[in-house]
Amino acid sequence: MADISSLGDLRGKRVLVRSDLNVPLDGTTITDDGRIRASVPTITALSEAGARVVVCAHLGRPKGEPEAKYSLRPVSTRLAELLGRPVTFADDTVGPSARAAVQAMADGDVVLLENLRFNAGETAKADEDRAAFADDLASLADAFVSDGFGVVHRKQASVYDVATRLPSAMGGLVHDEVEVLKRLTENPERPYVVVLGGAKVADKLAVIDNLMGTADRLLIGGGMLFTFLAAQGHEIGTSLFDADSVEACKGYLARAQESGVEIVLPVDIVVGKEFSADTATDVVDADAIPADAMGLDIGPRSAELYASRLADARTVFWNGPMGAFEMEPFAAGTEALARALVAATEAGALTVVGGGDSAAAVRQLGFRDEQFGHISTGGGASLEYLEGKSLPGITILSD
Ligand SMILES: Nc1ncnc2c1ncn2[C@@H]1O[C@H](COP(=O)(O)OP(=O)(O)OP(=O)(O)O)[C@@H](O)[C@H]1O
Ligand SMILES: O=C(O)[C@H](O)COP(=O)(O)O
Repeated sequence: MADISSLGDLRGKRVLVRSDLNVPLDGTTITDDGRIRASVPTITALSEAGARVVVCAHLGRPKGEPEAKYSLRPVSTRLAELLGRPVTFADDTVGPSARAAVQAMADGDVVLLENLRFNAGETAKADEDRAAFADDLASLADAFVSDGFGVVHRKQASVYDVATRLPSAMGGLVHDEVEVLKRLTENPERPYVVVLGGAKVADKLAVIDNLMGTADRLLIGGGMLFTFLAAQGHEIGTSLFDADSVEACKGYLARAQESGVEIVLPVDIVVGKEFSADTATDVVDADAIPADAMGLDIGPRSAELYASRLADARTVFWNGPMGAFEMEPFAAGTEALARALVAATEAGALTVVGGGDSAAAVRQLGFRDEQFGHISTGGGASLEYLEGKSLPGITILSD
């Protein structure tokens, strides 16, 4: 697949780079800058080659119009610090501010555009509804570099459509991520264990179907576990839950039994009255969640069970925290899981942690990147890659 060198001499060329700068924020404070760090090498390489680097990215899931809490401005400040050079922040994505900023660029300069998702055209489902925004974005540049691995599974204007409008290349981050994930899809050493958690419940439940064809064991935690408990007929109180996926979960449980894939669910749950660090907590059996309680972490017996199911693994992929780890009372399950993964790595297994929040979780809990085989910047993207799905942001580069 074409890398940056395929774009020829970049001096004076305006290059639009799609990065994934979707970092966790506490107000305007970045709580984990891993994705920004991962984006630095490609931006630096382009800038050093004399390109005028126009970086575009999203933050969170705003609904097609500006929302102050999703502004990329704090990211711009951190990006400049990490690059060691100024970054001009445009207050809009393709409007007057963006145009003026790009117009004023000298060779090697870096501009960051405001959140792509402040424009409805970025995420519109129908191709024709993304076209005008894609045209506007493409008009800011002479070439396009796709470097946001975390979004390559999205058929969105900045990921997919711009590549049909400009000479395009794959950035080093996307290339490197794919090389690691290939090792998980091409004949992984067994047992191959996939651990799933997190909050994007509907997105992630959908991947289980395909993972059952490749993984030997699936350990389920985080927000998605409650849809499984509901499928087993248990009370789940006010826990996160995807009603539309209950039937699918029943099907997964039945299929797992037939096919010999092990689906491991928690045996105990840490519950709170509400989604808050100060709420009163309790540990209850997984089939005895009170109707007025919310499940916010896997319990200590479950953490032990999951560690035991990871002990003999030769390949592990983990996406999604086991609980609401940002709040101290609900971090123990994720911490125990991370410890089990470190042990598996030390025992020689290939371990990959995927996802913005999962990576943030392990770092926030004091683990170092080197303690795992690989920390991927993509959550949903890496899962869809493992499922064997074709990823729009990658296939469009080879067309
Ligand atoms: N039981 C739970 N109830 C509510 N939220 C939960 C629960 N368990 C985990 N979470 C939340 O899940 C979030 C992370 O989920 P997400 O699916 O976004 O992970 P990710 O795949 O690592 O990230 P990304 O999709 O950004 O790459 C965390 O903010 C955490 O608080
Ligand atoms: O956080 C992620 O996984 C990526 O940045 C993609 O975000 P999305 O799931 O909102 O498209």
